[in-house]
Amino acid sequence: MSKPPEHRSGFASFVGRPNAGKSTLTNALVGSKVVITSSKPQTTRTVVRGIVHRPDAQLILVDTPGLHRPRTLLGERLNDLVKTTLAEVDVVAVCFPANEKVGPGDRFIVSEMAKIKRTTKVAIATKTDLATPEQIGQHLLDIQALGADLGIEWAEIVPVSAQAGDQVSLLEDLLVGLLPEGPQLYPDGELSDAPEEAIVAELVREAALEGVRDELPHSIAVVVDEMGLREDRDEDKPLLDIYAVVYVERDSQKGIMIGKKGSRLRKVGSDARAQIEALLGTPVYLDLRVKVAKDWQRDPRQLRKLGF
Ligand SMILES: Nc1nc2c(ncn2[C@@H]2O[C@H](COP(=O)(O)OP(=O)(O)OP(=O)(O)O)[C@@H](O)[C@H]2O)c(=O)[nH]1
Repeated sequence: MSKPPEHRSGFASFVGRPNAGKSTLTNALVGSKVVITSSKPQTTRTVVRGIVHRPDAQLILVDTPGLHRPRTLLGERLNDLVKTTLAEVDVVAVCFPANEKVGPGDRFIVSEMAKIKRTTKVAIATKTDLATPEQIGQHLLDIQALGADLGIEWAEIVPVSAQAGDQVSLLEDLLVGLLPEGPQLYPDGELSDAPEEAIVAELVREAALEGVRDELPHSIAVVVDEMGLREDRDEDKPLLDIYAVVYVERDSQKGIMIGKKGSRLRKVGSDARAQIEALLGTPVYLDLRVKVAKDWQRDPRQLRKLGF
């Protein structure tokens, strides 16, 4: 009797400084917009998992917030969350954008990685479409040197472009190869085990961040209070009711968020609604309010309320 083909399963996590391309890479691998990307740093706040299903493997991607030097209580919470996550996954992949030099931010992250002994470490040179072959070559050498300097031996160093789709499937094969043998951990077709409400909250947050000044992103949190299909509707005409609150820290920010005669909030609402409808495939009624939760980043009680 022949041995059944081996099946691998496990968890991988992308880390790297803000804007390194972690979310985009997760999306490229998973093939659906479950993780939120934005051109502004540090928008990835919740741990959202995307799942790559293959006949021979199941790769579960745990997306973590950018590891950074904490300045607030929220920062510390995030770093704790990141470290706990990283000690539990099978593979950590550190992303180094190829269009930027390896710098102090990368050094900090790699030195933190070096403390997590058990986990296999992979280095990824991201955004290779933005660099010349010479720059990429030098970048790979710099990554190698940084690892050697801080006592990390990279299991692989892989250049990819999530945007151009270059080397994404090679990366997938390499990550799968580093997973332990194991059974399928999630049912087929499940893209993410993040509750839909968390994904919806992230989509609203993404819309709310669009075009606001730099200091605001850290001060926005979104909570979905209620979400459910409206009753008494024909089965072929469903409507999903969503009641969500955008929390800001100060009255002045509330004003910015709402805009002149509510114009900005209306735009945020319609942008978010379009995204949610595209993702869930159901028409949506979105009720959006803005509330002030004073200094929520520094207040443990508020942080708990907002799900951190
Ligand atoms: N040209 C190019 N741009 C990319 C690529 N990957 C990501 N980007 C862009 O880089 C920016 C940041 O990408 P994200 O995927 O949000 O980065 P992130 O590391 O998840 O960022 P944080 O959530 O802030 O930690 C976005 O504007 C992306 O469109 C790539 O392969 N090529």
